[in-house]
Amino acid sequence: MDRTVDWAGELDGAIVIVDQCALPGSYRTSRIDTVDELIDAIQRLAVRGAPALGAAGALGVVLAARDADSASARRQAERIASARPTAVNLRWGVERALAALPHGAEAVLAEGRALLAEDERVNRAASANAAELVLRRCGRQPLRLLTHCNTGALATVAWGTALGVVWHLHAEGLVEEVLADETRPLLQGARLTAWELARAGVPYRVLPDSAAASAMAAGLVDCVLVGADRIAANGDVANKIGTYPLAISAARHGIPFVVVAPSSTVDETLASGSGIEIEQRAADEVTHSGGVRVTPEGARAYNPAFDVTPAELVTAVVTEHGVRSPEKTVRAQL
Ligand SMILES: CSC[C@H]1O[C@H](OP(=O)(O)O)[C@H](O)[C@@H]1O
Repeated sequence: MDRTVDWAGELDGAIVIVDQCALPGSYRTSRIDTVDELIDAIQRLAVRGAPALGAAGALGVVLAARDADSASARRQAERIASARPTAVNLRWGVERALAALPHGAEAVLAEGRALLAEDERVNRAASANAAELVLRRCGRQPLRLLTHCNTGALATVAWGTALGVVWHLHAEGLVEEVLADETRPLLQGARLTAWELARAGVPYRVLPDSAAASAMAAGLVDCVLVGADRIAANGDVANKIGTYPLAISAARHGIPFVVVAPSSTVDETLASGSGIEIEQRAADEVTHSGGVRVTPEGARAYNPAFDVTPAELVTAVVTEHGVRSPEKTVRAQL
């Protein structure tokens, strides 16, 4: 079964994305030629996922640098970097490409292409490191893994982070089942993770986010695997809303809670998670489902896109360099 899918690529300096709003119903690519089109795609989550945002940010600078003077390109680049505040990778990708701007548009394009090329290697390594840790920490095989949101090839340039662990373990026949949180309100798990798992031939079930704790209590979960959007220096983790309660439940049930991310997701400038800006999204993502109103007219909503899991609830943060700060990860000793 085909496992990885390119979220995007670069074609003659334009960006080609798989429109993730259309999945799983249709696999549709769209070409992005302007900064405004890219910002719209990022804010609609047509392109999404921290590492994918890093790549999109870098390629966005390619668009900004074409036919523009340096000052204009920098202003456009800042608009891209500010399109979504929580995932550190977006600004990291923009700044990495901007560093090449003094050397001209071709140099910016080369930097964007280099970032794309690195992404798969880095995420394959991070997820391989995490797979080793999961096998060490979980006494049972084959494994039953619980995931949240989408952290597969769609959320990166290729391969994936937490879902990349599933690809490694499935290839060895070590996955009994994946329980994929649907991940309300935008259903990245039900729509995108399920789509990737089906393509890869991995046995899975989708579950309501609110059923995850009961699945752990019923002994159906050996390990929780999640991605990250920003990891603070002390190991606090910002990730899709609903991650924090998963960590609480995992700690309650003595289940490993493993965060998988490239090192570009670590923000060493931030002492702790209290400083992470949490994106607040539109009420209609909660008051409507599939375009149909599910609340009374005039209902208001609280719709943070992310939450912060304190480091003491995290078994391990694993990057391409290995387990990050094992000495600081309290649960690593559990
Ligand atoms: C490896 S993707 C990291 C992260 O990004 C997702 O957020 P979104 O769908 O809003 O872009 C989710 O938090 C994933 O865990």
